[in-house]
Amino acid sequence: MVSLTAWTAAVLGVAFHVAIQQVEFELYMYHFIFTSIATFFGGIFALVKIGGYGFFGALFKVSFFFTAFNAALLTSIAVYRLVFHRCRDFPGPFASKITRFHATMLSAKNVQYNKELAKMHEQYGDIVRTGPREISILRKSAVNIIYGPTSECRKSTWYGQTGNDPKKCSIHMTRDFNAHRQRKRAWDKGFSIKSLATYQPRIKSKADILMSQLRKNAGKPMDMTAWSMFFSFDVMGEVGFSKDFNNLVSGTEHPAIQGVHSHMTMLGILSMVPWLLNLLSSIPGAAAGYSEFFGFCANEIREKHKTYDAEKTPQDIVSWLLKAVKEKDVSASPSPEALEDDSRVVIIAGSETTATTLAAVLFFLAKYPEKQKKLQRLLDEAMPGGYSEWDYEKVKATQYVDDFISETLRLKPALLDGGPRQTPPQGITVDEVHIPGGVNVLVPIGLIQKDKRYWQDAEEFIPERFTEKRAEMGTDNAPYLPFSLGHYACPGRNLAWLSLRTSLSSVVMNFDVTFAPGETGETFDKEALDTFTTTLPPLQLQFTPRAKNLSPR
Ligand code: HEM
Repeated sequence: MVSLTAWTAAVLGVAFHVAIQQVEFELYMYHFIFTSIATFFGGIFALVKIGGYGFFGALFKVSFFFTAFNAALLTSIAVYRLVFHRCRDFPGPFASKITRFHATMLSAKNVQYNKELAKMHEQYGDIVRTGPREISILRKSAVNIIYGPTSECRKSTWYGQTGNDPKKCSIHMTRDFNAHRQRKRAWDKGFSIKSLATYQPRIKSKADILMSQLRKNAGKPMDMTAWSMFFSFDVMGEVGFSKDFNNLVSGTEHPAIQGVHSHMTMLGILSMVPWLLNLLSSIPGAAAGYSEFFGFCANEIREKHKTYDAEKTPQDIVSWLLKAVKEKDVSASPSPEALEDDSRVVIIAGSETTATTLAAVLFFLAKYPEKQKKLQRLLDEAMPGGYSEWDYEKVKATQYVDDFISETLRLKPALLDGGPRQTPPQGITVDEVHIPGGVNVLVPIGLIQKDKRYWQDAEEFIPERFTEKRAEMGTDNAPYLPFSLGHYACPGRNLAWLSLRTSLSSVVMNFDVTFAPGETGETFDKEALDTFTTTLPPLQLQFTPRAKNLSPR
């Protein structure tokens, strides 16, 4: 009797696996687990009420059935992934071929999955199977095929992590190609040349507050990882919501943002298995750490609804998104939930990335004093009257400012791995290798941008490679995608450039930047955490005012 039950359960387990093979099961994991629990207890209830079993007898029988079912299901999955799967011929760690939890485990070690990825590429080559249907490709030729403007690859299952309903998620998590294209138009208005022109003086005034704080603390060590964050969050509060987060003035993090930061590590680890994050966030209370941030954004949207004036040109990104909603434009966020999620993306995507890049820029200033001097000289030449003559157009025309930022984004991209894409049904071919359809592929940004095969003196900080030495160092042919590329490329990149040019030029026109006593920059350089966006260790720097450039007090 027992063996009949076991065999029935096992056959059902295997049959279930065969039945779901053509389905993107991640999307239904929540339903599957919920149905399993309901069936488990329903089974006990039925055996007691109808089958005449005692409670413990029924519990034993149902548990036995479930164990056999799940053991067969998992064995069938493992065998299939190892022996029959379309990715079976790609090399990679054994455990990765069976389960994506292996990536979670690697990430959980030190939260430096980027380093684990580097080790895997060293061991297995350019094309590595990093999950049952995940493949990481370290080849320049893959960049355009996966991310280029004509790529047929689409957002992968990774983007299902905040929910399955495309009408309720942000643009970043929108996987449907056409829906994404439509929504992008509302975003692009918030980043148009006209909009950027209205943001420029407001960003400068945030840079001025930062300058006053640096001047106030001149000669004392300052944690510039934190201050870069304060600056970037204040900028995004201003241009994202027309709201003052007041981080720069208070010198502390806005409480709504604290919650987000304290959960970044967990997010980085769990997002290796996207359905897991989706599942956990569905549990009431599990996202409590974010409640302040979610509440803040929801509240801001409510306020914006109340004060909306159809006659006025929007003054911030969220107002542009709201305008599309009010005008029932096809580009509008498709539901109130989607608009709220979009507003959260404005803050997270806009602030974390710019902050880590600014901190990295400051690190390179301190590490390479001769490059800092060159930057100061060129800016002094462009604006001989000093900081009081600061002019964005002149900063923009000082090419070395851009080169310095570009080189920083090469060596320390804000997204170390970048976003995975799903191959089209017919698959893709990278050089001689065919990668089947429905596979999640990725070119790790941090690794390809330091790959010696494409970059001369790949580990060296040489801003000149972007202009003076461009031809000599072969920069045109090297893979470079800190903002990603193509259809899903960062829509905020011009805003990021605006913030970075403004802050970098302001700092070097006013101060000489050095490491604080005891700071070598080693930890900052080596111990960044890979939490999708990067989480940086503290960086203690010291700022010495330059004689001729006085910042506002
Ligand atoms: C140095 C600064 C920045 C860097 C390095 C950066 C990088 C990136 C990258 C690599 C992506 C693609 C992510 C993916 O494939 O999943 C992305 C997407 C995005 N970024 Fe940025 N970003 C920066 C600043 C900004 C700013 C200031 C904003 C303004 C709100 C912004 C808004 C977004 C949005 C909304 C997306 C999602 C786009 C989509 O899925 O269509 N980013 N960014």
